[in-house]
Amino acid sequence: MRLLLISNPTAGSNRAGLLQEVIDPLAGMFDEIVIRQTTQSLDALHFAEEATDFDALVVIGGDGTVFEVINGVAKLDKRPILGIIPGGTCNDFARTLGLPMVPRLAAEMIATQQIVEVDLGQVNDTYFLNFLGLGLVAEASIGLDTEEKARLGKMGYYLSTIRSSMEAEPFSYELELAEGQKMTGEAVLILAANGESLGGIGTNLSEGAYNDGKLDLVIVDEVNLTTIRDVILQKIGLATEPSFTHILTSGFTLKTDSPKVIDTDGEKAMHSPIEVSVLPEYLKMYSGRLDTLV
Ligand SMILES: Nc1ncnc2c1ncn2[C@@H]1O[C@H](COP(=O)(O)OP(=O)(O)OP(=O)(O)O)[C@@H](O)[C@H]1O
Repeated sequence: MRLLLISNPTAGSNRAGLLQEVIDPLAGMFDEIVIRQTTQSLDALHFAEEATDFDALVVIGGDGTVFEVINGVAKLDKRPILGIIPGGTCNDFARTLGLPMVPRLAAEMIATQQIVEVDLGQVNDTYFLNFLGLGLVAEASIGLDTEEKARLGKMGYYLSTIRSSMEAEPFSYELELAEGQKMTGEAVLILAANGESLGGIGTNLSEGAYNDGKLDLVIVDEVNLTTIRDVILQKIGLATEPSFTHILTSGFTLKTDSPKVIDTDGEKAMHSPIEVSVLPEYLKMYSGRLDTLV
């Protein structure tokens, strides 16, 4: 078995010595390990595009590096099995996969070779693993400067979300689901989630969301105390009829009154209108979830 290890040395919690710590557990499982360190943005994307001769690809980095890797790998006919060693601030998809947040322990888990099939989201010609969002989500991370992110970590996202919530401007949308339903209205946030964690916290959307062939589409028309109460009640399993709309869908087209920034896994490179679909069980990934252990 050949392993390509891609490491972003500038990601949040990456540090000297970490590479050696994670290689030790992986060395027992693979005959050959090739290490490639990123030196700039998009290196991970290009390394992943060239990974066709590898059986596995493990990425050490945060959600931004993982996003580049899945966009590189998605276009390959023969895709390596993917593993994530959490090296960022939120590490959302590593959480969905039940991987330990301690890099050495995540490497040990990957070395047990527990594999799950994972859906991949596609929007226009870009892929996303965790979520796609517009409105509040995109604005929350735009409102966060690098210094705040470094200093406050996850807390920075929450502060920024609160800041943006208070200024949330509703926008008009037209949605057409793959299942045929059409919806129009005003929203402050539209989110399509594949993973089960957002900004480092569990969303409590449908169980097994990452391989059900569907996205959890959430539409929030306004942020008020009722919405916040319902999010909390949902989280502790008490909400029945939340004040936001939650639909399972295998894809949709979305138009807005004016072009809105689209956030894919934390990266903002496109605007609405968009066409979104799900590639069911498209990627094989190393998992640490108890429900997938044999
Ligand atoms: N050597 C490098 N120098 C500067 N930037 C890099 C380098 N390698 C990768 N990058 C860029 O750094 C960005 C941020 O990396 P990443 O998201 O992995 O870490 P993070 O920001 O700490 O984590 P998170 O996204 O979970 O907050 C990536 O989008 C990538 O393009």
